[in-house]
Amino acid sequence: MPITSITLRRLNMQLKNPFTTSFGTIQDKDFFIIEAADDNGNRGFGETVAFTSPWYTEETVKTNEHMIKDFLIKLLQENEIRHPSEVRELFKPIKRNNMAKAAAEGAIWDLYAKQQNITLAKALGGTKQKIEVGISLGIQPTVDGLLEKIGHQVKQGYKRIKIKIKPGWDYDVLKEVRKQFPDTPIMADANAAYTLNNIEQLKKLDELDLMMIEQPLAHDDIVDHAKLQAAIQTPVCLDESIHSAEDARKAIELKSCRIINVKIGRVGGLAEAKEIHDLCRENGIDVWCGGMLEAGVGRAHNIALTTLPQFTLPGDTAGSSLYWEKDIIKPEVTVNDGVITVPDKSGIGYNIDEQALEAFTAEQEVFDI
Ligand SMILES: O=C(O)CCC(=O)c1ccccc1C(=O)O
Ligand SMILES: [Mg+2]
Repeated sequence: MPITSITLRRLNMQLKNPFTTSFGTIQDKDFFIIEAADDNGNRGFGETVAFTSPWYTEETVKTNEHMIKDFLIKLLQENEIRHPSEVRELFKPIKRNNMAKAAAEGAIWDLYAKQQNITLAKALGGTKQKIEVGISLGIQPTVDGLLEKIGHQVKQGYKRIKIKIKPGWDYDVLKEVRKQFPDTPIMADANAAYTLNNIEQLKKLDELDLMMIEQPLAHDDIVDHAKLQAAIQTPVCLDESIHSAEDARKAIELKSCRIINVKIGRVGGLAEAKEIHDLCRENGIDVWCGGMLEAGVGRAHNIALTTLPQFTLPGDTAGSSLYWEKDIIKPEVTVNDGVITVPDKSGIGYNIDEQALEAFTAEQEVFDI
C-alpha cells in the first residue's frame, strides 16, 4: 500500500474535569497524532495514549516520541507494507513500547481503509452498527459528589458505571452507591491497588452484585489473580496485566479472569487487539473496549474495534464532551441513551477538525517515507 509521508504532531489538551485514579490525578493530556499520507490525498490518523508519567504502564509521552522517531518511522522508511496487518510483524524487533506501536499502526489502518474506501470497522471485520458504552468515574472528593455524578450519567443513559476504587475508597463507597442505585450495572476498577493480603476486603465486594472488578492486583500479575478469582464470585477483569494475545492465552488457561478489557494502545495495535478478541471468543471470555481519556482520533479507533462481535459488554468510550471542551474530530463522538451509532464514512469515520488540530498542536515534524 502506498505511504509517502508521516507527520508527527504533539498536542496538548486540557481535560474538562481532573481524573483521579489510585495512582494520582490527570488534568491535561500531552500526546501525539500520527498522520500517514499517500499521494492521492488520503490521510490516516493514529493517537498515542501514554501519559506524562509511567503510572499505568512503563510508557510515557517521551518514550513514545523516542520510539516513533528513532525506530518505528525508520522501519516504515526501510520496508514496504502490503496490508496494515503486516505492521505488527515489522515492529516485532522493538520490544514492548506498545502504545508507540499502536499509534503508528493505527494511522496505517486508517489510511488503508480510506484507500479502499471502506470503514475501519469493516477493514477489521466488525459488523455492529451500534455500540453500547458506559462511563468511568474517577475517585471523587466526597461520596455525595460521586452519587450526584452517577445520578447524572445514569439519566444520560450510560449502560454501566465504572467507579475507581483504592484501599479506603472501596466497600463503604460502593455499598452507598448500590443502595442509591439498586438496579444500575456497576463495576469497580482498582488499577492494581490491592494484594492478596486484602482478600477478605475483596471478598466482601461479592455482596454488592458488581458486574466485575477490574485489575484488583498487581499490574504484572496473572497468578494471584487466579487465586483471587477462585475465592470470589465477582468476575475479575484484567486490564494492566494483558499486553498481548499470548498474555491473554495464559490468563485464560490459569483462569485469572472471566473478562478482558482490551485497549489498543496497551496491546500494541489493532491486529493484536483483534487476535485477543478472537481468542476470547473461542474461550467464552467477554471483552470490552477500555479507554485512556482519548481525544477524537483514539476514540474513533476504539469505536471501530468495538464493532467486533465479542465486545459483549459496554466499553469506556464515552462521548467527547465528557472529556473535552472541543475535540479534534468533526462531528464529535456523541452518545444517545448509552449508544454510539458507528459512522459509515471511510476509515475512522470522523473528519479531523483541522482548526482544532492546529490550535492544540505544540510541535510538528514531517518524515518522507
Ligand atoms: O474514560 C476513559 O477513557 C477510561 C478511564 C479509565 O478508567 C482509565 C483512564 C486512564 C488510565 C487508565 C484507565 C483504566 O481503565 O484503568
Ligand atoms: Mg482499568
